[in-house]
Amino acid sequence: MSVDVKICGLTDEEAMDAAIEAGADYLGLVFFAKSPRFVTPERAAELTQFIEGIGLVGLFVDAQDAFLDEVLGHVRLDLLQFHGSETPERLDAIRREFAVPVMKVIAVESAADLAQAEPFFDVADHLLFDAKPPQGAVLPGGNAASFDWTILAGYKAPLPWMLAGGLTPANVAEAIRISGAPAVDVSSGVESAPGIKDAAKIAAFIKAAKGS
Ligand SMILES: O=C(O)c1ccccc1NCC(=O)[C@H](O)[C@H](O)COP(=O)(O)O
Repeated sequence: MSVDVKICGLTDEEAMDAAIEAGADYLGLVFFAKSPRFVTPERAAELTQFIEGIGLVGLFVDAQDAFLDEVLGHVRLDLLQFHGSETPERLDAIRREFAVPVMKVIAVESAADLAQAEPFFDVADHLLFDAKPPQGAVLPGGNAASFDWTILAGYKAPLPWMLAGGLTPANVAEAIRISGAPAVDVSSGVESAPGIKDAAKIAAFIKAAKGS
């Protein structure tokens, strides 16, 4: 079965086109002001105006309702990704209020961290397992940090899940083989510099992931 691919942190039309042309299943936009990949709601509206038939994912970190409302007033999002310290109660409230599917990010360092996912089984539509941010990191994700993929081998969840963290065109096939991930997410590994996506790396990543 083909693995789904999300390309996250897109900031320009060229990279959006490259991801679509290469067969991405999801395009991710970062709505976190401290990120080098941040896009304003207005810019997100421009970037997505002609996009159809591909999942648009908005990434948020402990966002307030007013900001979610502002973003959703500008851009149609198919999935809201939460990369902060959102509780299951908060996710449930967001899903009810905005009626858009939600994905909770679980930060993983050891096998014990998988238990953090369980309280979200009933309130999230997707899970994303990402590496814990390195000490002193400014961002809670998008750090090119990976974790031991064997932790996820044989993992069963009652909802769809993705693997992220330090994936690259060179390691994604191995990461899928070891973890059994049905979907993968990448940002840094397809960039030439933070926030600058590289079309050739995007194509190579998607080819490697889908050919695995
Ligand atoms: O990308 C960011 O700048 C970012 C900021 C705040 C929270 C999360 C962020 N990125 C998350 C991702 O792009 C992915 O979901 C994932 O962490 C993979 O990142 P990477 O290791 O860079 O491939």
